[in-house]
Amino acid sequence: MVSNVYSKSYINASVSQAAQSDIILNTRLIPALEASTAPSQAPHGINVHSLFCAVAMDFISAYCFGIRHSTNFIKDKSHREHWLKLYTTRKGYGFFAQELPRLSKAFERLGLSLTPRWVGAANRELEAWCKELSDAAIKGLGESEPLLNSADDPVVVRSLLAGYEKEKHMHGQDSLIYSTTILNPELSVASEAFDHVTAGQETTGVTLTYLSHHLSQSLGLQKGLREELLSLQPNMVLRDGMMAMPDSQQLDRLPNLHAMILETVRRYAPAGGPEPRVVPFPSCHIGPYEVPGGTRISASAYNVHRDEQTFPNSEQWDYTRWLVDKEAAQRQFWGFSSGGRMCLGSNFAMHGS
Ligand code: HEM
Repeated sequence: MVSNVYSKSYINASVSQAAQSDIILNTRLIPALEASTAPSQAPHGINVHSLFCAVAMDFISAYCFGIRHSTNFIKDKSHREHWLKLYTTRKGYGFFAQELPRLSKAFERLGLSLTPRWVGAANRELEAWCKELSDAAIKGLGESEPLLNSADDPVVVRSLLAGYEKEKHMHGQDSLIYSTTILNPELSVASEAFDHVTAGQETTGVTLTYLSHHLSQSLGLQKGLREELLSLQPNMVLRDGMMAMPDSQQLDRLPNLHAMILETVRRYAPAGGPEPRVVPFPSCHIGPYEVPGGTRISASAYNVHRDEQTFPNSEQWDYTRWLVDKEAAQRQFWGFSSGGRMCLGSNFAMHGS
């Protein structure tokens, strides 16, 4: 229903996405990076992991809700840190809700919880936060005033609502999503958007952190990447502290930049698995094995990316492996998974990175 707005062609052509990037990069990230070089920052520098998670969240939430109703985690550090704390509190406690949902619900009905109470409290606070942003975006769309700025367009929310309307019109009460989504559009939009912001912020933040670590270790890498970026028209040189937004299609074609991001996702696999799937009936073949239908199987991108035959010296971060003879590597690259459950935001992640 929403995959269209995450396609590469849509993102590259989106005026709203370009306007949002302009605001986020020019009025938030560049000033934050410049401020980090001030003598008062020495010797601590900045926590780039936290900053890059903020960058990812600002980009994704702006695309979902429009810039007006999105986060400003780059600047609002205390809100960002509070959010990240809630997010990390839940880590390691997903087992019961994900693997034994019925048992978890049964315990809930008895007033008991299989996970610590603070995990539930963090989930409720994060969900309420996302519902608030989502409701504000929906309300804004309902107002008759034209958008002040294309950056205010809540691209994902608008697309979801249009999809629900289309489904209602086509199938009415016979729709499979009638009793859930169509009767509760606001809650459904918030729930879907919650998936996007939580799935995208840490994965993208981790990728940018490792990538900047490798760049920080090598002046040669920085020089090569800089030369490539300077070949863009318009290029990304700062003029009076601002840069012109590069052409998305040209950016997409830069070989070194592309290779460095792919290699970072390969080497560190920010969503490393396991990625469970259920074998369809009656059975399927995986390599030499026939696996019966209904069996739950899983694989991990982290391990798939360590196949020495396809990725020699797999522990080594070497972006040049994506510049030559890359066909086998591309076939085995699984950083965004594959099939029906593959990453919805893979193009957005590549573009944002
Ligand atoms: C470098 C960054 C990213 C990486 C490595 C990554 C990786 C992945 C992987 C491996 C999955 C599949 C999980 C599974 O099969 O169980 C996934 C799912 C997903 N990703 Fe990403 N992701 C990234 C960024 C993003 C961004 C920026 C967004 C949103 C804008 C996003 C939205 C989603 C969603 C909604 C799903 C769930 C899809 C579904 O289950 O139908 N991801 N991601």
